Amino acid sequence: MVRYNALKGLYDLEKTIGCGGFAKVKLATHLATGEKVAIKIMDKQMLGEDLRRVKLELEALKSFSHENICQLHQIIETETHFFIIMEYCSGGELFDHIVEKNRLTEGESRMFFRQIVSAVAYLHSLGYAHRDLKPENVLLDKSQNLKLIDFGLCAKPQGGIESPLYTSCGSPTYAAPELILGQQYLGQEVDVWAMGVLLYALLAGSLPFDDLNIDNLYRKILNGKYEEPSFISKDSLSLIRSMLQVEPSKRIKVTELLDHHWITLGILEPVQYQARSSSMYDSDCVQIMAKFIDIDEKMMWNELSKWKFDYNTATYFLLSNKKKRGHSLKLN
Ligand SMILES: CN(C)C[C@H]1CC[C@H](N2C(=O)N(C)Cc3cnc4ccc(-c5cc(Cl)c(O)c(Cl)c5)nc4c32)CC1
Repeated sequence: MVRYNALKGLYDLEKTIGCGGFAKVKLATHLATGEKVAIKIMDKQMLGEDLRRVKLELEALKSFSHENICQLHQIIETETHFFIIMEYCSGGELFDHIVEKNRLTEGESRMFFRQIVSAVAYLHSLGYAHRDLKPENVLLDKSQNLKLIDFGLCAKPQGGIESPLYTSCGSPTYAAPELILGQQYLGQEVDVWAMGVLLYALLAGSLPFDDLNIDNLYRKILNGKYEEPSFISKDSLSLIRSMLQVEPSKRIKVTELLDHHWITLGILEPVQYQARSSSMYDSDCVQIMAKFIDIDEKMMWNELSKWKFDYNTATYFLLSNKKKRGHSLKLN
């Protein structure tokens, strides 16, 4: 097991839980609380021009605070490595969950899809587009809450979310027609298309556009025709159709999804997408942390409210998670 000095005394590294391109993601334990975290480790030498993408993702992650977006806890940068410490999602990938159950019922799909709409609406409200939405980038935590991950491709166009983007990116299977054609496109319209593919995958247990031959796959996407299985309800099919519109301007807007009748069926509540109240002050956690290093609570909160994403930030997040789960609050 490679030992990293930067993590000594702070985190205990455990097994590798995945590899993504230029990064390795490992399970680890945050020593002060004993809570599990995921640490994305990147070797700077191997990054090359991807360094820009990493900086992008870090800036994005630092500004996100939402129930359905994987929470950043701490960033450690050394001469040779980046360590990105994040919330551990023990429920694995949504993709595996769908495969395991073959396909989900309309009710289950609605509960998951509402969380995706909430996360994407939140991203767009901050001027970001994800641009690589796919089941592999949607994880589950232990209580089946969805967590969006992998913001390496997310964009915050200078001119705001309405200004066109050019770089074609993301996986072809979920890529919108305008992306494939290399045309100018709006990040939020591309995200809506990918959400349509995601909703189809939840309800059908298969992909609307799939082909081993990339040219056939492109033709199918540009054609915008896909199979409508008989077991999917008319309501569901019409929502999917409104998202999988080849012409971007004809596609439903994320804001129209928030209170769409399929989304609110049986729930009657529109989707809320505001930032979570975690930036609220949790005095129990602050008191425990202050006592632990023998400073007063005000000093501690003064320090924490700078959101430095240092070990204190991680401890505060993990302690408040522990409290939310009703566990005893103590620091080691
Ligand atoms: C295929 N990808 C390019 C990488 C893959 C690496 C493992 C990861 N994972 C898994 O695949 N489990 C099955 C376990 C797991 C548990 N918790 C996680 C918490 C965070 C992340 C995460 C990973 C990356 Cl690359 C990020 O950018 C962010 Cl913001 C977050 N991945 C986690 C993760 C999923 C993605």
